[in-house]
Amino acid sequence: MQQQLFQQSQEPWTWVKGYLNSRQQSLLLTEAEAYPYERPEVTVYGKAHKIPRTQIWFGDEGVEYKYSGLLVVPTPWPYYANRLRHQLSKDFGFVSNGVLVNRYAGGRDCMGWHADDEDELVPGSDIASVTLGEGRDFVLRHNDTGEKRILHLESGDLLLMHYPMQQTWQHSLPKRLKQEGTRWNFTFRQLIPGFHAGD
Ligand SMILES: O=C(O)CCC(=O)C(=O)O
Ligand SMILES: [Fe+2]
Repeated sequence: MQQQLFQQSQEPWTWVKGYLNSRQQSLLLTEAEAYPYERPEVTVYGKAHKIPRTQIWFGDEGVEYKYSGLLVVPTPWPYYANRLRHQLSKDFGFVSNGVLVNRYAGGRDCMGWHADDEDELVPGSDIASVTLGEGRDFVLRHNDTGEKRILHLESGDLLLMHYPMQQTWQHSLPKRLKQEGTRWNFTFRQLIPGFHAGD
C-alpha cells in the first residue's frame, strides 16, 4: 500500500494520507451509509439545540460515552468498523474500545472548537480519526500560542492524535458552504469501561 507519512517531530499528531485503499473505503462507506444515525439535542449556555451533524457511538459492552450531559449507550460494532479497529491495532498498536462516527451531510454540517478530553477517556491514550467521502478542512489551534494549522483531510486519510495533543490543541471542522458532498469521520477512542456506571 502506498502511504505518505507526514510527521513533524514537534507536533503531537501523525497524518497518514491514503491509509485506506479504495476498496477498503468503499466497503466501509457502504456500511456507513446504512448506520442508524441520530441528531442529539445538547444544551449550551442553557439553550437546547440539535447538533449540526448526525452521529452514532459504537463500542464494546459497557463502554458508555457522555456527550454534553447525555449518556450514550454503545451500539454493537458493525463488521467493517470493527475490522478497521483491528487494522489500527495491528498497524500501530493502537487499542480502542469505541468509535464515534460523525456524518456531515454537506458543508453546512460542522463541529465547533473543542478538545477530546473527557474524563472517561483512558489517561494518556491516543485517538485515531479516519475520514471517508468528501474532503474537508480540519483546523487545529494551539491553546497557548493561538497558532492555527489546517489539514485538508481526504477520503481514506488517518489522523493519529497522540497524547497530549488534547491538552495542548483544540480542533474544529468549520462550515464550508460551497461544499455539498457527505463526509464521514470515525474517531476511535479508548474509554474506561463502566466509568458512568451508577450515574
Ligand atoms: O470530523 C472530524 O474530523 C472531527 C471529529 C471530532 O473532532 C470528534 O468526533 O471529536
Ligand atoms: Fe474531536
